[in-house]
Amino acid sequence: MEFVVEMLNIRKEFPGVVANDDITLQLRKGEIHALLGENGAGKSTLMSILFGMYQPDRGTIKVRGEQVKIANPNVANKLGIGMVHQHFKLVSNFTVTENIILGNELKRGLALNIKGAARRIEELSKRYGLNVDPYAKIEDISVGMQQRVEILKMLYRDAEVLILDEPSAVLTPQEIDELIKIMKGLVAEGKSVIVITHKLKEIKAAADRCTVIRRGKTIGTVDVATTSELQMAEMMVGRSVTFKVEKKPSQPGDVILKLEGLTVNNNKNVPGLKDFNLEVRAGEIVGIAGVEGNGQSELVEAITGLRKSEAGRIILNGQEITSHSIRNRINNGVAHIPEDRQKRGLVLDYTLEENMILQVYKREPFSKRGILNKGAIRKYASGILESFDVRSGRGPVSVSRSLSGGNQQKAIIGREIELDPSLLIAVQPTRGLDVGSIEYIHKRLIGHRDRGKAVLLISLELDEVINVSDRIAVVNNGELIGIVNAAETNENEIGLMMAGVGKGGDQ
Ligand SMILES: Nc1ncnc2c1ncn2[C@@H]1O[C@H](COP(=O)(O)OP(=O)(O)OP(=O)(O)O)[C@@H](O)[C@H]1O
Repeated sequence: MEFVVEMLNIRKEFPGVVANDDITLQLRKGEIHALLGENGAGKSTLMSILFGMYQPDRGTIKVRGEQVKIANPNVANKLGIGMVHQHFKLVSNFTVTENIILGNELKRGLALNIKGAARRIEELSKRYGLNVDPYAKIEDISVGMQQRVEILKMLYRDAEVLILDEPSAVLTPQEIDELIKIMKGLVAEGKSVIVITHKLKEIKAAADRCTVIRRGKTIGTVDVATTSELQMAEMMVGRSVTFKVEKKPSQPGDVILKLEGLTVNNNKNVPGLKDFNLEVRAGEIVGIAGVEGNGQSELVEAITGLRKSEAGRIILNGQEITSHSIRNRINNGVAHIPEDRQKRGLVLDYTLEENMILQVYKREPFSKRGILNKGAIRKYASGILESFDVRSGRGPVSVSRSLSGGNQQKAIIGREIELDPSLLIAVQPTRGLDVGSIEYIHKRLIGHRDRGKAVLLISLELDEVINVSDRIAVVNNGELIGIVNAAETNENEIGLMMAGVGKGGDQ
C-alpha cells in the first residue's frame, strides 16, 4: 500500500471563510511531505482535521487504506498520528519524562514507573538522534530541545505519522539543520512526516514532495527534487515573486536613538547586555545580528521600557528616556513589533479593530470626552488591515484568536507602522510569514526608512539582516563585536563576528 494517510476532498468552513475547499493531500509511507501555502491558506486547519481537533464538513480521510473518522486527538493517537504544535504544550517545572508520560500513563491510570519510562525515552532519544536528557527540567532546556521533547512524546506513543507545524519558526539556523537531520532519521526508520513550513530552502533541503495550497484550494503536489524554490513560491502566491530586496542607498539624518554604555541584566540577574553603545539615525535601518540569546532581548526590552537598565543612558530624539515609562516612550515615538505576538502583540480575545487602536484609542478622533467613535475606529482599522492584506473571516470584527498565525503577525506590523513612529523596533518581523508577505513587509520597513524614520531590526535570519539593513551591529555574549556596512559585508564575515571574532580578527 502506497499511502499511509489520504485526505480526500476536504472542506471546512468557519464563519465568513472557507478555510479548506476540496483539499486533497496524500502522504506516502516513509516520506517527508511539505505543506506550503500563504498565511491563512488553510494549512493549520487541514492538519487540525487530521489530528482530530476539527471535523471536516465534507471529505474522506483514510489511514493505511481504511476510511476513518478522527473524532478527537485521542483517536488520532490511536491511529498512530501525532502532532507538534507551534506553541508547545509542556509543563515547565516538570522533567522531560514527567511531561512525556503525563496524559499517557496518567490518563490511562497506569502505575507510574518513572525509571522505566525514562529508560525508554533514553532509548528512543538515542535511536532518533535527539540527544534529550530524560531527567532535565523543561525550564532548563532550550526551545530547540523542548521541541525534541514534543517529538519524543509522539514517538513514545508509537506515532507512525508525525505532523510538525512550522517547527523551524522557533529555531536558530543551526538547530534547523539538526531538525532536518532528525526528520530524515525518522523517515529512515519508516515513519512518515508532514511538515508545514514557509521556508523554501528547508523544503528543498528536507522534503521529498510538497503539496501547495492557496486560499483553501489545492494547487498541486510536486516532487521537490525537480521543482525550484521560485516555482514553488509562484504556485503558492499565484504570481511571480522576487526574493531580492530593492532599496536605494540610505540618507542618514539626525541621531534618533543613542545608547551610551548600556548595561542590562538578564532573567538570571547578571548582565545580558554589557556597556553597549549604538546610534540609529533617521533614514537608516540598523540590523542586529547575533545568535539568539546574546543580548538582543535585553536590548529591546531596555529601549521599550519593559526592563530596567543597570547602567548607561538611552537617548531618544535628544532626550534621555532611560527611566521613562513604557507609555511615555510610545508617546515619544517608539513603536515595537514584539517577538512573541501572542504574549505581547495582540489581546487575542479582542477583535481586530480593538487591537488596532490599543495605543491610540484615547486620542481624537477615536474618542472624545471618553466616548468611542466607532466609525472612526472602523475606518482606521480597516485601512491597516487592507494595506497589510490581513485575511480573516469577518474583517475588523474578527476575534484576533481566530486569525492564522501569519495574519496575526501582519496585523501587529501594520498597527505599529501606522503609528508612524520616529523609531520602529522590529523583532523577527517576518517570522512565520509567507514569501509574498515577507516581500511586502520588507518594502514597508524600507518605506518607513525612506520617510526619514529610524528602524532597528532584530532578526535571526541572516539573509534578512543583510538585505534589509543599511548598517549591521553584531552582538556576541551581550557585547557589541562591531558594526559593518551591509553593502560591504557577507554572511561569512558576519558569521565569524557572531561567533565572537571581531572585525580584523581581534577577539
Ligand atoms: N477557529 C477558527 N475560527 C474562525 N476562523 C478560523 C479558525 N481557524 C482558522 N480560521 C480561518 O481559516 C483560515 C485558514 O487559517 P489557517 O490557520 O488554517 O491558515 P494557515 O495556512 O495555517 O496560515 P499561517 O501560515 O498564517 O499559519 C483563516 O482565514 C483563518 O482566519
